[in-house]
Amino acid sequence: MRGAGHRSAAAPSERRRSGDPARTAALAVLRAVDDGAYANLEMPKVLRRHDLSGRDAAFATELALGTIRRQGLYDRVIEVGAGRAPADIDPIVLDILRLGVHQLLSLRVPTHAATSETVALAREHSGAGASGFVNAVLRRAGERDRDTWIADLTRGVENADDVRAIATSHPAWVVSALRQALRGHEAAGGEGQASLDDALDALLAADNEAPRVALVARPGLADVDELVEAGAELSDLSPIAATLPFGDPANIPAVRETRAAVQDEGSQLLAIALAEAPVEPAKPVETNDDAAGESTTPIDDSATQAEDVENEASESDEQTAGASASTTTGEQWLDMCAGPGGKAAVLGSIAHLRGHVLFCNESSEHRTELVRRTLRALLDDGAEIYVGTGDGRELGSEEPATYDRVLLDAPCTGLGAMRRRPESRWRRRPFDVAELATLQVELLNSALDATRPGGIVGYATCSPHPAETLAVIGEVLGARDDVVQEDAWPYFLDAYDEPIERIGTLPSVQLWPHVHGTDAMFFALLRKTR
Ligand SMILES: C[S@@+](CC[C@H](N)C(=O)[O-])C[C@H]1O[C@@H](n2cnc3c(N)ncnc32)[C@H](O)[C@@H]1O
Repeated sequence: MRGAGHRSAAAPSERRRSGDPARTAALAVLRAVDDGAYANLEMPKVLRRHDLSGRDAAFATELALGTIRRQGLYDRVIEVGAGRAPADIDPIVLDILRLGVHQLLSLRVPTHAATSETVALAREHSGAGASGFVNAVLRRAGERDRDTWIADLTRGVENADDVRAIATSHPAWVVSALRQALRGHEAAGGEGQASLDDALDALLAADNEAPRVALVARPGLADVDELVEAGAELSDLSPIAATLPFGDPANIPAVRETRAAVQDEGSQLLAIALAEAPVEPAKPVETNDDAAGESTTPIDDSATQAEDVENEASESDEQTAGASASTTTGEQWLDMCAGPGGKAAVLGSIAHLRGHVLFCNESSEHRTELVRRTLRALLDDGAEIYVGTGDGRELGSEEPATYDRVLLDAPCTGLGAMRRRPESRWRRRPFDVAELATLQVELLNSALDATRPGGIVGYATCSPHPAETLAVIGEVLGARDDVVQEDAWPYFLDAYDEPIERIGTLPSVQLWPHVHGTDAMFFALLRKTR
């Protein structure tokens, strides 16, 4: 009879006939991402489908998301090992190889297990021929550790940022954009700060780390103590956050009931900042009886309000109209690009506590539906929130000078959220920046037109790219004489009510993954003067 020792001497391809569940799940995520899915949305679905939890789920997640993050480096290793370009390898076999290389170079999976399990996956999904090929490539890949591969692959590359791009698995244009961003927001080189090169290295490294799971306790619906009792830890950064060291957030009742949710602390901070910045009192406006006065909806109107709100929201998809449901008693807040509703939920919670009204607009029907789902607990609680679908660029002319506070969390490249959206670095193209900047300027002008004199607009992006942040603000301010930019710093306070440090160049705010542990969120505060 053969003992264990004999079995381990056998070729990996002779051991297992099919992939194990965690690796099979990780492969399913990679395949879905190849077909256009977002990894962070696909991952939980795949884990549920494969009935994975605990350590298996954590391993599958690290395998899939870590592989996607470092895919640029792994493809270079695979090219050497296979003797052909990744584009010439069957896509499913390429994904299997990427998973194998990730285990060999970045995880503490023993070489024999990484190889044999990956070969088994190849046999199951692509047949015996592919499994031999995978075995051969992984043997080459496993001959060196990651640092040695990087040294070999970058030998002769002269430009230091090209070396960084290979070593940290970022497209070269992204490395250069992040360098520009750090420089533009004065996030390096100043007194007591790291050099620009060191800051760039820290930022690129942070992009490759799995972000901590931050939860938000939506004000008035949940509080952080409830999350701590469920296993989370208090956040130092956001007064409404707790971080979850392990476990599935979906198992927390407050999360299941949408009273709490997973949300980056940076997103929480900027929604709070918009809610905290003062608006100037509105000047009395002459209205005729047919205008806002007659169609007002008192804030505390009736117990069946939530139902009414939901009905009204679904009936008025095309209008988003503030004017049609305006109120004279509270402020009117607008979230102009609300999908899927994370910041709207924080804003809506605060507005609800203070007796204000929130209007949520989103251009995509599907994402409008996500906003409604995100806001479910608030709507059930009777919050006066209206949700509709429309192009934010039209709101300024459709509803001029209507809102007291407007959040424009603009569509952007997402270059500041690459930890969370691992595939985005491979999907974005340099020309996206200019296209999005044009849209951002149009949306910001519309947001300002929709804001009443004395009211404020918070312009936010989850990209630090200067073209999407400082340049957008500069272009809009340069073309208008009815807007001023105000200092946003006083509204960025941590969980101890202390000013958050190293937040960019006055008067705007720029958060960073390597400094604050948040996405690289940008926020500028603009006031309508007349
Ligand atoms: C950065 S996301 C907003 C994230 C959201 N604030 C949250 O915290 O969940 C930008 C959103 O703007 C939407 N969008 C894109 N173009 C738009 C437009 N012209 N008008 C309104 N929304 C738009 C996108 O569909 C996307 O949902």
